[in-house]
Amino acid sequence: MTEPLDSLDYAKNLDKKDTLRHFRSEFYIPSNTIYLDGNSLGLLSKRAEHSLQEVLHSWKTLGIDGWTQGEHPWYYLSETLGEMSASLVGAEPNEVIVTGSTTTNLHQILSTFYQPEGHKNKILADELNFPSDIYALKSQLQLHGLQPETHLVQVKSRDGHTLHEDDIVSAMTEDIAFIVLPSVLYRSGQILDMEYLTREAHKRDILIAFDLCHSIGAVPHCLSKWNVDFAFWCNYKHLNGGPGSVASLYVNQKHFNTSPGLAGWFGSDKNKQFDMEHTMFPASDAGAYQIGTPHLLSAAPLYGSLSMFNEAGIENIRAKSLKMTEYFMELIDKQLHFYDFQIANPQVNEKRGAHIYLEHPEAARICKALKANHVIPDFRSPHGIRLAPVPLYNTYEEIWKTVQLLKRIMDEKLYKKFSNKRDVIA
Ligand SMILES: Cc1ncc(COP(=O)(O)O)c(C=O)c1O
Ligand SMILES: Nc1c(O)cccc1C(=O)C[C@H](N)C(=O)O
Repeated sequence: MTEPLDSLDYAKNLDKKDTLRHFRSEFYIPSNTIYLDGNSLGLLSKRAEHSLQEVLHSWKTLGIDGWTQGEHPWYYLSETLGEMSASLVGAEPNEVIVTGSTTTNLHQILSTFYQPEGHKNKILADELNFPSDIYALKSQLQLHGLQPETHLVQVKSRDGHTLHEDDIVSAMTEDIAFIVLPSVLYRSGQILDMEYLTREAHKRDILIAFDLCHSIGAVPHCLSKWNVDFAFWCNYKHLNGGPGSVASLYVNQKHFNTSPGLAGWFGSDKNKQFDMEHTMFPASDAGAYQIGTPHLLSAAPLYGSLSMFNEAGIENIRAKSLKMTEYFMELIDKQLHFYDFQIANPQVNEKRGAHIYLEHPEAARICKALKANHVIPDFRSPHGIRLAPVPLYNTYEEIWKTVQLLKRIMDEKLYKKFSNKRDVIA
């Protein structure tokens, strides 16, 4: 390419060469908008809309027989969606089940597999994880009669943005029974080395679970190969399953046949469930950790969405994502260096997740100015702007336009029209 990197033609050329570009037309993009918030809530695709309509159609035309008939028989949908997700996490098809929410799945994992014994009774986490996970960990400790102040160990960040894997390993002391960590940090987007952390945890006889909310559908995983014990994630961000979409749970097959800590009839062996006995016969795979009737209308969009991911290929998605975030950072370096922005996400490919995290003292109102000009980021306290270019529906041209807008917001001080405080939903 002969055009300078910060020219519009350069961006257009990148789009022309993009082999995933045809997927954009499958999405509903809010009109006149550059949507860079797919890491909070992904956009609706036509395929997701269609699979939701198919499930509604079964209800409309089949009533209760929709459980076993129609396009997506409801009785098996959670398992089918789990199988369709397996390649995204590198798991066996029966190790993944679509069920619950991120937070309830973490509760299920802990209720089932966190078994404090003697002095080996603490949980290890970190101080940068999303609050919901930490709330769940504290409440689980309390259910065991343990104090979060003494029994939840949170690894500290050296710089406020990232974690050192070696600090985490140093915190894997003899009294740790269970570890819960994010795969990708929700603010800085740092990827943790899940394989290394799992190996080190197992050397010390500690079970380990990862929250994949910010890596699922954006970064490939090899959970089985890495021997990860458990993982859980939401499907409403990169996987575009819709607001409140049903979440997912991975249980390594070596842990199958452990009685669910939170039991309910949908965790039953499917052939026994309708025997209506008061003794439960749990499924012999990840399905055992379901609880009640699946929220089918909140699971159905995933069917269409996952079909796109499987068609596009997670390796291709990751390659484009890396290219997009790299281009974003190059433009920021070139065009915004006067304005006190700090790129706070890791810059090397192996450590960089799927979004850019820009810090600025005026971040809250810069976000508001972006939104007023039809670019959708999100703000994370205290000073962060998250910008997520999504491979299946964003373009390089949109990245270029966003950086031009940021430059204009700073040059013309447009952010000063707004207060530097977050909105109710940031
Ligand atoms: C890392 C992480 N964990 C958990 C959650 C929330 O969990 P839930 O889907 O149960 O609301 C989020 C986002 O909402 C998240 O980013
Ligand atoms: N899904 C969200 C939404 O619909 C609105 C606002 C926020 C969210 C989020 O998921 C927040 C997210 N977990 C985060 O990474 O900060």
